[in-house]
Amino acid sequence: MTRIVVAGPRGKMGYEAVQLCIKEQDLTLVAVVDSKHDGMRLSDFPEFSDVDVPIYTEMDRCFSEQNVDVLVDLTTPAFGKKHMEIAFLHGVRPVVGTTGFSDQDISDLTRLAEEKQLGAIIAPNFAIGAILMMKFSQLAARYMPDVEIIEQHHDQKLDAPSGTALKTAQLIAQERQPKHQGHEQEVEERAGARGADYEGMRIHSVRLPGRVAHQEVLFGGEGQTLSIKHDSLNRKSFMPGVKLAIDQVLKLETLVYGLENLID
Ligand SMILES: NC(=O)C1=CN([C@@H]2O[C@H](COP(=O)(O)OP(=O)(O)OC[C@H]3O[C@@H](n4cnc5c(N)ncnc54)[C@H](O)[C@@H]3O)[C@@H](O)[C@H]2O)C=CC1
Ligand SMILES: O=C(O)C1=N[C@H](C(=O)O)C[C@H](O)C1
Repeated sequence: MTRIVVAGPRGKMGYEAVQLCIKEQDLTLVAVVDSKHDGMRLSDFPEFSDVDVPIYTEMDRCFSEQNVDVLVDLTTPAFGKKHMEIAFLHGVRPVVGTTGFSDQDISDLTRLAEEKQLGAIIAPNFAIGAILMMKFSQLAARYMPDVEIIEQHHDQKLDAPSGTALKTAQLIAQERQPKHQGHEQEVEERAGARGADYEGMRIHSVRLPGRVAHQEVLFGGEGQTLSIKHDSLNRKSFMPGVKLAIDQVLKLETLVYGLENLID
């Protein structure tokens, strides 16, 4: 039985993660960490009426008082790193879907995981289809190095570009040399018109009500184009990946950044 704490249980992803813990027979939810409601029970909220676990607002105290194997963090970019550091201090393995980590954050946390010899997973996207979209894009870039990424999300998202878009760009950059794209004398008549720059690749972020999580990777070559597209239509699409990460993190002694590293 793997003992889980979910941080961010009343959020869109956190809600699904709590349901996952109830559904899976080898997971047990022991507590949740929320931004408020310290001392209440999750079952005090109608949508969780059958989930009787304590709510903590201080992660440190939660881990001092409860026996926990894995932290599932689905909060906000401002807290992801801090929560992982607290988990490491208590010997708890973090599975983190929260986005907004910088390259420096990833290397700091990798060092910490190695010092503690604790497994940890940061997964910018838990959906298997999104992982495949990233892997296919990495392969395509070897042959078609002109590429632009268009990601679309709901308008409550805090970070841009998305964690998935940044991870995709990073994987593609492993396959191609930095390359200026577009005309050399191109002028942006409005700042941002050409999107964010990642080694010459352009990333465009759309934020609209009604969207969930979508990304298209566009490749262009002489007389041809290639589009690789993934859509998450609801947040249940992420949960098999969360379960995979929980199972795998127990076997790791280092930090893995991206679920593509855990599937063949
Ligand atoms: N890796 C993946 O596959 C996915 C990752 N995400 C990421 O997961 C995160 C959460 O996304 P959503 O659920 O859509 O956001 P949301 O805004 O619906 O939920 C975030 C929750 O975190 C809580 N929270 C904020 N600060 C906290 C703190 N210090 N301690 C505990 N809880 C805190 C908020 O009260 C809120 O309930 C975002 O960073 C998002 O980019 C979202 C979808 C998929
Ligand atoms: O905030 C979201 O919703 C999502 N965030 C992740 C990201 O930043 O890539 C994963 C998915 O796209 C949904």
